[in-house]
Amino acid sequence: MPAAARIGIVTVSDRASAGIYADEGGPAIRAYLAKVLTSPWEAVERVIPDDRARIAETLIELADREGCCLVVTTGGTGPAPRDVTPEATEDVVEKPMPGFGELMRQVSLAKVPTAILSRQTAGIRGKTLIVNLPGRPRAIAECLDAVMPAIPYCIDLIEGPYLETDPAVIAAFRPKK
Ligand SMILES: Nc1ncnc2c1ncn2[C@@H]1O[C@H](COP(=O)(O)OP(=O)(O)OP(=O)(O)O)[C@@H](O)[C@H]1O
Ligand SMILES: Nc1nc2c(c(=O)[nH]1)N[C@H]1C(S)=C(S)[C@@H](COP(=O)(O)O)O[C@H]1N2
Repeated sequence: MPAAARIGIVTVSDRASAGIYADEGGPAIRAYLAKVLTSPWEAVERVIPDDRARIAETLIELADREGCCLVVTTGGTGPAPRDVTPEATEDVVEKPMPGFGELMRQVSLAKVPTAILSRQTAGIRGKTLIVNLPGRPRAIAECLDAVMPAIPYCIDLIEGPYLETDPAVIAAFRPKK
């Protein structure tokens, strides 16, 4: 049995982190991954305010110390003054992966005209892929359905664990060698 892959789930929300409303985003990401992944994994969860330094520190902690192969964030990707998740992500990644944001905005546009307001991005820090999702809980499946097929192979390429998915839910695409 391979060691469980560790996956970071970071809710970036002033109000959820202050307990003003219950966090729905983190649990929605966890439920999504539980439905999709068939190989062993465990979640490392954080709920933090929209603070650039705090977000960057959390991403570094999950990547470097907690050993997460994937970190998914939700919230703080829009144009409001406190929305700084993409900036914090760019602060900590070595390789930006702009295709993730491009694809997620494209599929989201079929759902909401305000999809273009999300500056969501992604990137690689060491052996960790970091992916931003918008804050609205319904955006989570809308976005992950689009990028999930490419995530296991991306993690192979950064020498992370071999993630397997249920093909009836999401078929992971790995090009033939
Ligand atoms: N973690 C969450 N749980 C439940 N609902 C959320 C969450 N994050 C965002 N939302 C909902 O989606 C909307 C847009 O999310 P956004 O990230 O822009 O939050 P916001 O308006 O900046 O406020 P906050 O940072 O306090 O969540 C929020 O106004 C809220 O209704
Ligand atoms: N798939 C999807 N993408 C979406 C949305 C959504 O409901 N579904 N909401 C949009 C809206 S209204 C905003 S303001 C931006 C930024 O959201 P955030 O600041 O909560 O991250 O994401 C956009 N992207």
